[in-house]
Amino acid sequence: MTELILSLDVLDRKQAVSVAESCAPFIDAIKIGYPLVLSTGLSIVSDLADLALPLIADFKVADIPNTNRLICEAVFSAGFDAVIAHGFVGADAARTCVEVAHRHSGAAYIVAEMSHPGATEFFHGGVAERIAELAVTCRADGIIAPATRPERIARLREIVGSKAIYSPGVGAQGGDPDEVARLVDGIIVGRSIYEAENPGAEAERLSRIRR
Ligand SMILES: O=C1C[C@H](C(=O)O)N([C@@H]2O[C@H](COP(=O)(O)O)[C@@H](O)[C@H]2O)C(=O)N1
Repeated sequence: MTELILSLDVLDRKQAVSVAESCAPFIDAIKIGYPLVLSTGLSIVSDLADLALPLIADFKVADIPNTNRLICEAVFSAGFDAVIAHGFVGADAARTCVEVAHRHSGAAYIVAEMSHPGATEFFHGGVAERIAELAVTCRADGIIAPATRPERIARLREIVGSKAIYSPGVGAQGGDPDEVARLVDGIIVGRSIYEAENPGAEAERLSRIRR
């Protein structure tokens, strides 16, 4: 079953809780990034705890190993279940995120290729493939790959095999959920849900798109 991950990129605590509560029956996890955390602080984790949904810290961790370690320790101590880190920083730094995640019985996902137009400037030409290979050697739990480029997902799947592929870029960025859902383990959806007139209804509609 293709998971549906809500990307809760709102700036208001009450709105975040309201959207999350309305979507909860239809989603498999919530991804929380800098927009919400910088607005509410890490206490948003406690605000969402009653939903009993996995919380993914999308902090694009991309520093030296020791700093990555400190960030990931704070992430899992705050109650997150998973972290998203960059792989372009090299195996030592990426592996640190994986090791901390696994020490906390959590997961670490490595960004192999991004979904926005500018990503082609640096993630193509074999770079994303190298990052996907790095994710495998670092024992990451999966990768992030662009819903805006299904052909790239297929190529990265050849490298990561059965590891999870979670894919952002559906809806607002132009990715087609029907096309992508059969290629990946989960689609990550933000604006199409939280900007909808009825976020819960949109989440329910998207949840019916399962491979
Ligand atoms: O390549 C990537 C990496 C990154 C991620 O998921 O790691 N995201 C995030 O996924 C969400 C898509 O939101 P919306 O476009 O549905 O509103 C946002 O939180 C983005 O920051 C991407 O969009 N593309």
